[in-house]
Amino acid sequence: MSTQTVLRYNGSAERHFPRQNSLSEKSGPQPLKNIGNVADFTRPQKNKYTYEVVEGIAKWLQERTSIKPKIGIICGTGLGGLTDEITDKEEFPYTDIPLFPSSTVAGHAGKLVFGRLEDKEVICCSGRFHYYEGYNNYQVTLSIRVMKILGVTHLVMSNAAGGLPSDYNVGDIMILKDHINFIGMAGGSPLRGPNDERWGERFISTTHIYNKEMREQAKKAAEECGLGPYLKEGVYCMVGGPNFETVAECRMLKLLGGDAVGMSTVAESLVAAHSGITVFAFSLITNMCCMEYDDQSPPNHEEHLMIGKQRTALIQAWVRNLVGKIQLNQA
Ligand SMILES: O=P(O)(O)O[C@@H]1C[C@H](O)[C@@H](CO)O1
Ligand SMILES: Nc1nc2[nH]cnc2c(=O)[nH]1
Repeated sequence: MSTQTVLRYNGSAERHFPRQNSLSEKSGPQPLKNIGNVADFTRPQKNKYTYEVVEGIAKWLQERTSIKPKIGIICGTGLGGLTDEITDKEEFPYTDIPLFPSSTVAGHAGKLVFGRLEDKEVICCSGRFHYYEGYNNYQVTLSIRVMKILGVTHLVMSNAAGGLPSDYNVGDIMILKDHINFIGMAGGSPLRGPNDERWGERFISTTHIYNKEMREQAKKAAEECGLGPYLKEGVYCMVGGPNFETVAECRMLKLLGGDAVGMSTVAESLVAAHSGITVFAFSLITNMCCMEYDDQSPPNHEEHLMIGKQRTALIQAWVRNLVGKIQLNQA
């Protein structure tokens, strides 16, 4: 008989999140009559995925691959081709992985790839999940927590973004030095809800969320790969999307200190940092934001995919070089 993990969601929230106070208890909140079996509104919302559920997904994967990744990579627009460079590949379409969301965005392949890059064991998300697709932040960041349980210590992420300062050009690469999390600041943090200490502590500092050592290694790698002239470092603004920004919004983001604006990455960074993963992220500047009303080149997704394709070889060489430089702790 197979010993492989069978992981199914039985549809019952009670199973994963047992109630502490039954509605039928005499003391405490009294039930409303005739409204059926509803959620317990007296308790805060719990994480959609418990630690045990994430462990189950990780175990399901571990039973099917011999790779033990220490480095996680999330391919946004422009980095999808990196999976071609991975050797000893074992691939899992998201649709095959229990409880995994599926990719709905053009240019996001929708598979987990295990293998070797620069002789290091890696796990690569070819395609990510975005808030604007309708996923909540727990779904958006599920892959990060799976990576954590699989043993990942370093994360490399990419995204497509619109450039805000006038000295940025389409095709530039911006290393994230910091971010402004518009969804998070308005209450939509992926760390919202009861905190399971097995992931990390309740209140985390984000002062150094994007690791300085990795940023320096990336700059060195960029010089070695010929990417130096296109390299910038700046502040990424995370907005909900899927619409691109109005002129007034672009002006506001620039005024607030933003250098690029996009629709991803920050939730993943926060969840990774929460659990002690070292984070590095960069943006491919696929368009310049429209700062004037007579601007005749508004952003569009097809153009972003095209810019991604044009830069793909250079970015892949750079990320490979960076992965080669990462110093892994020998556990
Ligand atoms: O996953 P990323 O951040 O690269 O995707 C960005 C945001 C939208 O999905 C799309 C806009 O063109 O690219
Ligand atoms: N929000 C946002 N996301 C992007 N992704 C690529 N370009 C852009 C942009 O201009 N704005």
